[in-house]
Amino acid sequence: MTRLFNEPSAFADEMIEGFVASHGRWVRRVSGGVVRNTKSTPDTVALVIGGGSGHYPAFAGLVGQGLAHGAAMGNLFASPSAQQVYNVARAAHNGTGVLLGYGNYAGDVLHFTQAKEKLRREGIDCRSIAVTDDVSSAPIEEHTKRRGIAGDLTVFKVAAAAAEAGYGMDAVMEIAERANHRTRSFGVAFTGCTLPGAETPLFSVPEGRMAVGMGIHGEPGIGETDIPTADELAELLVGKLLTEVPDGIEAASARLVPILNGLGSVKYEELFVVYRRVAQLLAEAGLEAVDLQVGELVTSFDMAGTSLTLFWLDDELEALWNAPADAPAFRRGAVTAEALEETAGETADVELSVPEATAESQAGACRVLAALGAAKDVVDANAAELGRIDAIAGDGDHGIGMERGVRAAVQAAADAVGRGAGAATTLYFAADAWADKAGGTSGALWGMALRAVGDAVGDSKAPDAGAVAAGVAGAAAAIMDFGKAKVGDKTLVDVLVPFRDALTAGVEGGKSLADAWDVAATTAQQAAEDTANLLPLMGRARPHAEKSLGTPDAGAVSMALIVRAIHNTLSQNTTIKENA
Ligand SMILES: Nc1ncnc2c1ncn2[C@@H]1O[C@H](COP(=O)(O)OP(=O)(O)O)[C@@H](O)[C@H]1O
Ligand SMILES: O=C(COP(=O)(O)O)[C@@H](O)CO
Repeated sequence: MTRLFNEPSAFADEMIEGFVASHGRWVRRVSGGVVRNTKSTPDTVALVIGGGSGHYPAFAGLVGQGLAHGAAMGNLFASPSAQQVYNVARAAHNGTGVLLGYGNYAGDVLHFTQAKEKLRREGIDCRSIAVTDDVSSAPIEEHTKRRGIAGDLTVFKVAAAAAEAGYGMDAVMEIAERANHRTRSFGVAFTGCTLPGAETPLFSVPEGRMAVGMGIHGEPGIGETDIPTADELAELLVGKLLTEVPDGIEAASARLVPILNGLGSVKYEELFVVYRRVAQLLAEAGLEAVDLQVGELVTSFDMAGTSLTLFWLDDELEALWNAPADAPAFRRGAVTAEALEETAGETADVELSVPEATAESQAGACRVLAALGAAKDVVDANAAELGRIDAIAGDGDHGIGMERGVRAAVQAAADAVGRGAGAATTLYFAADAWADKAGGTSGALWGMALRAVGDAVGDSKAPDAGAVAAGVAGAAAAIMDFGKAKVGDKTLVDVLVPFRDALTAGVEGGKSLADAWDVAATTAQQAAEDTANLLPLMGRARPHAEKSLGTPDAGAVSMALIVRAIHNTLSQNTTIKENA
């Protein structure tokens, strides 16, 4: 239970404020997260890490000399937006490129990739590493689908040390990839975590039982057993990880860093009891534990759980792991850091410009605003239910994320309309605001969708049925190209594609936009319901496929609700006054 909070939706922002206030020796706040408040060695690669909040000390607690240069900090359990990552990377850039490091979650991948592309377009050498240490989240043959948990630390630590030692970007990248390949984790949990303001935990484990194969977002485990003794738990964790020795390692004589991580409410002394047996087992296997870590390194709010990570060393990785570092939550050796005097490089939010538009397109912009207003109302009314559906096999944040996104989109669109924007510009404002404020997978995808519709309708003509249908087709193409989901993967694509097809067919058959949309919205509704019969193949829900059978996909449901709500605005005569 998280007991201490004010307004739940303000929790992440207020947490960041308090963290910066209490750790000013190491970090300062920038738009999107934090960067070092100390002078970095000039002309070294900057490591920018990040992810959702709720995992302290990941990620901001790892910012400091010898470790990360900055951290992009998303909302609770939701990836930071591409804009946040971009802003932090710009502020952290130290002259020779930026390596972005994050756990392999759909939202993180989408947003960090978008930020990477934007930085590259600006001439910054930007690369990325998605950590994939959790052995329970996919079989070894599909290791690129695995998620990142406590192994984030080893990958970030050695990459940062390589950067500090003056390695070039290619060499830092190679170190990060090697460390990721040599890091494996496995976790368990006894109780779920409860997000601020929520009345029930994201999941529950029956009294006396233990969920096996836990992630760090309260995702349900992949198995369940009776709670073992501390020694038996150590045997389970070590036994599992010793079946997963990375290729190319002679396990009988290897050196490794073991990390016994507490996920929130399993405290240090319990962990020491477990570690006692972990140490014995590693020694019995002929392994040499080097610089072990027992403590809270990547958490999941108040979840009662623990994970074991084994980081299999070679000489170079060992030297980098042992290099000095001084971050709020990870210190070793002696580090001399000079305080930063100037704040050059910080990216302030800039006001977007509004290009000229025709009166027809301005009228279209009012329709866009009305449509977004209807989307906001329907999301607000269904947020709790969307969260409930998402919690069944995901992380329960879909309702909150959609609310944050659509509210920001309406505000940005109202601002654009008030400044005389055309339909495309209004959609662009809304797209950026949605992606930025929602974060998460759906934030990135909805931002893309609105932008594609904007591209099709332009700022010079009234958005007609053909342009809108082309925009929806563009949105589907962009989302599938970027997110790689296909029809049948149990995502919002399962609604978007039949919606697109029905809308296009209606418009090409001579129907008005409102009539064609009406039919397409009904198709979308049915398609969303039909996702209940599918097994998820993408996103957070994938490792819990069977749990999601019988429940529709949260993103598919919200999309169907929104397109139905928009229909009601299509035949109305809308003015700015009514909707702003
Ligand atoms: N690769 C993908 N392509 C399209 N949609 C996706 C993809 N991955 C996930 N989704 C959609 O995103 C929805 C979850 O959105 P959100 O709650 O923001 O996710 P998360 O918290 O997992 O980042 C899912 O229900 C699904 O419809
Ligand atoms: O949840 C996180 C990001 O992943 P999403 O896919 O946006 O849910 C985050 O907590 C880990 O970085």
